[in-house]
Amino acid sequence: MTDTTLDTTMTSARQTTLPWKRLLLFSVVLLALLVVPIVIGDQFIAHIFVTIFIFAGLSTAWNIVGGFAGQLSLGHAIFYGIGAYAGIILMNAGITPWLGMFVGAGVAAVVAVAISYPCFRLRGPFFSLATIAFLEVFRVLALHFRELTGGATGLMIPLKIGWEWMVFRDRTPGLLIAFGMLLVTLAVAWWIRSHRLGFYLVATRERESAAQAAGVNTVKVRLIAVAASAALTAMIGTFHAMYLTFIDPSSVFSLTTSIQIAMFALIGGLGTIIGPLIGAIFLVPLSELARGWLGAQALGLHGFVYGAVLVLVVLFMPNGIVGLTSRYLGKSTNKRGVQAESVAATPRLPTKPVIGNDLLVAEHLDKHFGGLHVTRDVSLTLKEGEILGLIGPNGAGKTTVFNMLSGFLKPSSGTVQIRSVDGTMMTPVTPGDFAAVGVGRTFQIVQPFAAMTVEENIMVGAFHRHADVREAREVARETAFRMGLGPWLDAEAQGLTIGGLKRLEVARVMAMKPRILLLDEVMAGINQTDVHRAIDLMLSIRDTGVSIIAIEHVMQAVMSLSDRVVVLSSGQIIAEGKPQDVVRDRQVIEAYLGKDFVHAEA
Ligand SMILES: Nc1ncnc2c1ncn2[C@@H]1O[C@H](COP(=O)(O)OP(=O)(O)OP(=O)(O)O)[C@@H](O)[C@H]1O
Repeated sequence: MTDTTLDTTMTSARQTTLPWKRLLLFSVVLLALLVVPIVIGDQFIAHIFVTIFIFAGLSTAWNIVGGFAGQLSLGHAIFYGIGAYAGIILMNAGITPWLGMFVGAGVAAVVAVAISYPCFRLRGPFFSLATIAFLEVFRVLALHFRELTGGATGLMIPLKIGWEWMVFRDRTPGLLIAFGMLLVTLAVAWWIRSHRLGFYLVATRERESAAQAAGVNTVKVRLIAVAASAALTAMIGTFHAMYLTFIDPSSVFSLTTSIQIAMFALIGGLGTIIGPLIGAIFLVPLSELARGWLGAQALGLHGFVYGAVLVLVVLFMPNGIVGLTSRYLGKSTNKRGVQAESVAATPRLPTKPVIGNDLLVAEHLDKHFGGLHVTRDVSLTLKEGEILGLIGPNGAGKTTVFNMLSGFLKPSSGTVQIRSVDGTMMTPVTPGDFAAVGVGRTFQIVQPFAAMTVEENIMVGAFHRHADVREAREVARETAFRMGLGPWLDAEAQGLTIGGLKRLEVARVMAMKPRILLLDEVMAGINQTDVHRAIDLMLSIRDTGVSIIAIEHVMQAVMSLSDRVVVLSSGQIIAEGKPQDVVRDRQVIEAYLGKDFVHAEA
């Protein structure tokens, strides 16, 4: 067995055994959470456990948007409120809450998509503020539509007891329902995180543009996440209303509830499956006990103690309880300063592919940024089987051209056409359209998904052609070994050196199996030996039928790689041709070295 196969086998073994052990432990903890209150049989203890299950469920649902997708919503009480009102309003109309909860879930999902779509354009605190504003709108609406919601007086559930109405005298059935809802929410969150959607959400959170370049429709995946999260939140909201027996606008559409939901995930471990549950197990009893013990001592003292504990946790456990325990148990896979292996020497095919038809045709590309005219009338073509070098001094407009060739910038005028597999010329618009017709790109400033492992980073690219996780993992591993990243499959991307990160960029895009590869200075910052190997790698990629446009400052690479070179200067093409002709061109020398040098030479 070679070292490489050994390493792959060991990694697979690690990945198949560890989750089962964790799953078993997790199941035991969950079962204990259900059994303990039933065995104790005390009403107050049962109430605390019901509250833990409800808030753990709400926080797990929130975490799909706030943790996986990184959209810190403080408006989740909207969906909780919709579920609560839907349950009671329909119950008053004689409809069981078991049905009402699905109606609430549907309404919440539609509302979530409608309000999130405009809000996703906002970043960081602006997004959170917008969600708070919507929450306030819903509170005011609930106060206004009195006939439906009871206005400020609120709504009381009708006195109907039994499983059909989700209302019980004893706490045990409520405990079972709340536990069941928590299990469903955990299962949905786990399913999302371990499938393509979850990878796409985390990639979108980490680097939206890199995710788009990998063919991810970042708006669509976040809308799916928010709809799922809102539906689950509403369903729990319905049950909670039945449990509390009374709701009013300020108690359900409440910022405090929204903050609490988010807080459990933040304290437990943002973006992890079990973090929100751990946060709720830790904080719900603390809050209830502080209220019980300290509430009578002095007004607001329990709130102060609760707040102080939160501040301490945030200060000393920035990655939550899950992050802290992983650190102490030494489970962190982050290997900082990881020096990736050299790119494996790549066997070349004996024959070079023949240069074929035009594959990419860009015509008259102009780009203005306000008054700045960055590119003027740039027209270029890339043929099948060709490597085209795009060179020019700093600030010439090369990256701007790349952005237009991959949908990241819309040209002020001019067109970009790509020949599809069936031979028709397509005019893609968005980065997703370009990825769909087979254009893959890297970025000059590397854009790794920092919190993901090397393997997961490459899997995001592989998902473009393989929706199945196992297939995508296989493609990612194969690509990683080819790029010399095999030993670091489990390392977090943020631990790689600059050379490793550059390779990771190429590996991610290669896993997409592109037909056209746009490489933006992939050799910058790597050593001489690796430059040779990278040149070989690119030639071998080209030999497999991928056409390449490479922006490069390393002239040795430009000369030995390129079939043709296009030279940009001040946004215009000043020369085009074979590399050896272009480097002798007087205009090109002048653009790089200045008029004085050319005159002195003459
Ligand atoms: N979004 C933007 N807004 C305003 N100006 C921009 C923007 N993007 C690029 N520019 C300007 O356009 C010009 C060309 O930039 P570009 O990055 O395309 O050049 P480049 O040839 O890739 O340079 P380098 O080799 O240094 O990467 C620069 O003057 C840059 O400041």
